[in-house]
Amino acid sequence: MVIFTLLLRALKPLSWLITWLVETVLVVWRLAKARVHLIILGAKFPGPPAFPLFGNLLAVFCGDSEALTKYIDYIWNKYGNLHRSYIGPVLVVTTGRHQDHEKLLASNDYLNKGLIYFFMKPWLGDGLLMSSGEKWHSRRKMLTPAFHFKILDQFVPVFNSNGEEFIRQLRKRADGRAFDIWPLCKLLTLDVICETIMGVRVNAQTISNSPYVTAVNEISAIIYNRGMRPWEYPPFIFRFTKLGRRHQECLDILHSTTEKVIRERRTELEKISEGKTLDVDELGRRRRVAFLDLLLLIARDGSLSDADIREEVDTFMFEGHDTTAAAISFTVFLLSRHPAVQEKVLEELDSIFDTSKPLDPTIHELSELKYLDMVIKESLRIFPPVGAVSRQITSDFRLASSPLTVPSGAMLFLTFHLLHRDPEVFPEPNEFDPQRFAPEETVRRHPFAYLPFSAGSRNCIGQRFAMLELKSVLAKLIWNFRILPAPDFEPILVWEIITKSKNGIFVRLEERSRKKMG
Ligand code: HEM
Repeated sequence: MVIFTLLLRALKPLSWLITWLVETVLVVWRLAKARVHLIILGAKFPGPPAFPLFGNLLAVFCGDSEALTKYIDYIWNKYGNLHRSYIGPVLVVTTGRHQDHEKLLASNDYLNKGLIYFFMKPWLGDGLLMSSGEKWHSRRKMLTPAFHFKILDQFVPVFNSNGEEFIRQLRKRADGRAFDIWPLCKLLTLDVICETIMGVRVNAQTISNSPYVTAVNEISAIIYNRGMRPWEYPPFIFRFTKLGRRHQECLDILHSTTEKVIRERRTELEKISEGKTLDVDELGRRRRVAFLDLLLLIARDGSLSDADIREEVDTFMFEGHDTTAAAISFTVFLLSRHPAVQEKVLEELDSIFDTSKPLDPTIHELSELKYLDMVIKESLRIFPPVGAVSRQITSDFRLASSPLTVPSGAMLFLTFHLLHRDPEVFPEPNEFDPQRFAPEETVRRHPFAYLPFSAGSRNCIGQRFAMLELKSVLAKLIWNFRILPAPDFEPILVWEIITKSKNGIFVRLEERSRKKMG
């Protein structure tokens, strides 16, 4: 018996070793099997040759955003609107076909964002854009009422008043000479988003050296540049690089500002007596409710911590200003080339508004601007500010447009840019023609053929907000100015976090003589 016990004791470490070895072999076997599965299925897609480990990184990442965009264009032209590439070892399948967009976006099984969003995490945390699973689901449910008609109605005066400042800024440049309107659009949309989301006026259009404004503008560029430098991907390396240090400085400014605003807003809210609603004149100076107020109200029952509130505020700040700035500036560019479309918008404005008064539209009047709506939609088709979205494929996904399957572990890119330029759906896709969005044309099209705000349960929560802001600003612009093309200007499109023009958006403005106000 003693000998038997001793033998058992002697064998125990050995049995652990054997168990450990078997488990390791099993894990490696499963990983290898998944990898082989991924490579075999990936190889069925057309795409450029890829190097082991680096994939197509060398071609994609060794240049600036223009070089990256040219490479993407090259792949699209050569391999069509369904192809594959490799970012390092990660298989990326890209589709621009509406059948695939529909199948993926209509499904609730593929809601997790692609790895590419990882670089935004330090700023946005696990806010609505980045989160997944139950957290995303409950937040989305919680935040949807913040974009209810009654709340948007209160935001319209914010769009209008900041739009007026925009017109004042533009008036200084309306001397017939070409200028870049993009930076002005960015400052305008930053003013709008700070006031609607945080309830704070930063006056970015008039005070251009605010540290917060500078940090917001800089961090998107830093996030993008990091994406172009694979050696700076690991956080423990990135923090010691020049870019990483500036990233940290921006984060400190952004997070501390949001935290300060949250504290101040909470103190104001605490002053409001119990049982009273926020849309009455209870906030002292401010009558308008901000998105943050709604979060603070929700937080009263303990369902949101301060950190949760901060990540949502930061997310909405990020999502809600560069996108709208791109949309405004590209629409202005297209209008500069299409004087007849401008005149048609002006006719519509004249038919609704009193031409002797400054333009100060209500939410109802904005919804009456049907032709302007078509113009904006056509602009978002040609230049979708979010050119693509990506999803992490967690179980094999059989495409709808072809018999091919995107394997588990791959990243699937749905490219709205390709989708919107499908000549079978949009004949002469590069031509600007707002008539494509006449109601009778829209009903004839596949519902997933046009998706500037994405679709399905992870679509843009700020879509109606964005359309109202765009309408308010563009209506004011056309009401006040004739937009003329800048000689010899052609935008150089680049796919950064949003779709941008590398060389800005140059136009000329001429003040309309019949109106001098608003
Ligand atoms: C023209 C302007 C805009 C465009 C083209 C646009 C487009 C999009 C797209 C395509 C998505 C899906 C992203 C993805 O799946 O990864 C999205 C998501 C989102 N957008 Fe927008 N957006 C715009 C304006 C806004 C505004 C003004 C706000 C807020 C005020 C906003 C807030 C968000 C948020 C929070 C999400 C994440 C939703 C979720 O995952 O549940 N967006 N947007």
